[in-house]
Amino acid sequence: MDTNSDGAVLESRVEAGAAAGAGVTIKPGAVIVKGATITYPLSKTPVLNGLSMSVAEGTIYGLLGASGCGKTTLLTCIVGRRQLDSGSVRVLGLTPGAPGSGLPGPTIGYMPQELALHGSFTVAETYRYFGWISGMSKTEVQERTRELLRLLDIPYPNKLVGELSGGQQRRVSLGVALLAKPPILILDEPTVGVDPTLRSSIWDLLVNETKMGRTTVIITTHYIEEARQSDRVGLMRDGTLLDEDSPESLLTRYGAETMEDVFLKLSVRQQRLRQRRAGSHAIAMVDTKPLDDKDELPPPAIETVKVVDDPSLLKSKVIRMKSDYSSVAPSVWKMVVFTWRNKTVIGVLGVLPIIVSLLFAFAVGGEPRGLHMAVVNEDYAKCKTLGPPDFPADCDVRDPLGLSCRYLSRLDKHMFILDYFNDVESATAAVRRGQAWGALHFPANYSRSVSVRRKQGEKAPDSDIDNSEISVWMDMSNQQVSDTARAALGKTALDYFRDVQLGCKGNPDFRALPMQFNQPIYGQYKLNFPDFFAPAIILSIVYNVNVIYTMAGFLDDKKDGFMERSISSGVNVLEILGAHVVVDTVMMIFSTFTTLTMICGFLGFENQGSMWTIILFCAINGLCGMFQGYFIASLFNTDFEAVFIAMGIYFPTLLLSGLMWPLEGMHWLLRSVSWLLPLNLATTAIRAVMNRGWGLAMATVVNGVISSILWLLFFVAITVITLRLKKTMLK
Ligand SMILES: Nc1ncnc2c1ncn2[C@@H]1O[C@H](COP(=O)(O)OP(=O)(O)OP(=O)(O)O)[C@@H](O)[C@H]1O
Repeated sequence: MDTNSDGAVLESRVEAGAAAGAGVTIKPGAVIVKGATITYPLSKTPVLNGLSMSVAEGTIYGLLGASGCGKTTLLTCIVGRRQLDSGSVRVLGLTPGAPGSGLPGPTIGYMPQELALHGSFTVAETYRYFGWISGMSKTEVQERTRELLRLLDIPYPNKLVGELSGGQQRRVSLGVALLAKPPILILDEPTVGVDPTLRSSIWDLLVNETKMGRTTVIITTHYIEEARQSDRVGLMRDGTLLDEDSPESLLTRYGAETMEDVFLKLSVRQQRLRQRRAGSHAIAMVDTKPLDDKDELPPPAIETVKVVDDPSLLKSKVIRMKSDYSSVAPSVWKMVVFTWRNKTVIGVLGVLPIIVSLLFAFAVGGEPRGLHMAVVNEDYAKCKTLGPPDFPADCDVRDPLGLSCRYLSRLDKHMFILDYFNDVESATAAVRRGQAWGALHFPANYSRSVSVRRKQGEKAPDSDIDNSEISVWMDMSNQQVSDTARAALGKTALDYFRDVQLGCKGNPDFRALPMQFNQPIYGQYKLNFPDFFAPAIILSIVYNVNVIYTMAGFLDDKKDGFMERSISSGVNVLEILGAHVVVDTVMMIFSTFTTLTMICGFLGFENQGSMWTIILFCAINGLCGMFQGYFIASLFNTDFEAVFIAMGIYFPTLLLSGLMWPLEGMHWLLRSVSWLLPLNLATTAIRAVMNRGWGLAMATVVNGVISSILWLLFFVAITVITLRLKKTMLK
């Protein structure tokens, strides 16, 4: 007996009617729901509140109710996509989801409310895919497709679903439900948005399907009157079934002319009963047409059909998947078709690494060029026109002239543009106005003072020591530019001094800087930011391109309930994930190959290590990126949420993984935790491979491999756990 009071009244009436009635036909229930209760998380009231219903085999059951009363929720429980909090559902005698129930799977043909088709499949491909995952052979699918196209009046088997009209798309969707000739059809508003002629032909089709007693249909509809063609109608409100009976009997018992009236009367009665129980005198929301009979029950149903929960009487059989049947092959085929149809995406995937590599090579890390320097040369006025004069034959007899000019001529012509000024004030003013990055001043008698300093060393008078210095005022507002310029000016000073020593036959190794920098152990002294950055760029491209690609692909598969429908048709969510991994791995290899060819081949960035070690890092981190994408897509349903989360992960990873700036320059607190990030140890390791030529014998490289593998395992685990927990990623 139903525990819900509204429902209890109804059940007792059915039993009474059945007991009283002679000539009652006993029919086995194909779908039996008892006391179904379900409350969504965060919701205070149950969506299904002890609902019971029974659907006789070989009949059409019209489930009617206002929007939001819980019809779809009930249907998802019947198809095995959602579990009840309490109560039971039995389909052909078995609980959905139980082993051997064929649910989710081919026992039920389910047409969800949303389209749940993929726009980049043709109609024929759509049927091929759903037929294949239902275990149909290719020939069976072809024959059935021909039949359905005729029945549903779909003239374009080779047109993309996305290019069909709304009504045509809904017919294709109905065809998917009918495809494998399931014993049970569950159709959630199949006639919505369909014109009256077509609506009537859909009903004709359903009546025909059930006529032979081989198919049972549960259908929801907003067009209450069309449900008169059902064998039995269930009227639902606020998660309970108000009444269920044949349409004729309902109309007679409630003295109504239309099904709408019946529904209205039942709604008013339910509302009043509740108010009476709560002692409230508030006006009922639906109380537009008061009942004449003071809420008395209508006469009991004269049952001509009694639905019994006895599976042994059923003619229909559960359709079970063969135990060795796997949906990986159709899922992979589907992914290949999706990917192939999305040629723009393939193009972007191929071109993106090339564009990023080229931009990186030509836009990042190059030496700044064309830096204006304001020069005041009081030492040698002819410098600008004549260039530096030759050294005298003997510097002990005659001092060399125009040493300032010798210094200026050694400055890198690409890096510096020299603008001459008459005095220091106007030169520094040019720096202040942003017209030059620095000002250089050579005092009068500069060359002579340099000679005095050379010859007399520490005995040189203070005035000559002061006069032998080049004064520099820099704009240090841009660290990269200013530091590079400063380093270039300093290095030129050292080289120039050596040049003066040579010209005057002095000791060229007499240096201003008492320090000897030997041949570097790794790398080169020439400032080379791109070589520092290149390994990080490779990992970053391989990782992030795959995050975005797989995330978008998985979300696309989930779009409009397509993945949900695949799962309802019997595909395991892990088989879907497996198919994505297979196809996306090919794309990952493609993008990795392009990236490495560009950076290490075409653009010729330094690689001292083994290419195989680099490929190993790219493969593990590419897979890691792929699974991060699947994880985000399995958590969220909309592109909007997923893109924001992906961005939220991308920026901290970029800043904290040592991709852009050495970890040694990071705040100690961040540095102590940043090694936990996915790309951190991997970046350090691949940098050691490329810039130092280290291999797997070195701890830094091994740590990078271990960290990448652990991150990969972590993302695989949380993706699988999320998919299993969410199971079907219901909305
Ligand atoms: N995933 C969910 N989480 C929380 N509440 C939900 C969820 N899905 C549905 N609901 C709520 O449960 C109630 C019943 O929804 P359901 O989709 O079953 O109604 P319905 O009768 O099919 O409506 P319609 O005819 O408009 O499709 C609604 O109030 C809805 O907001």
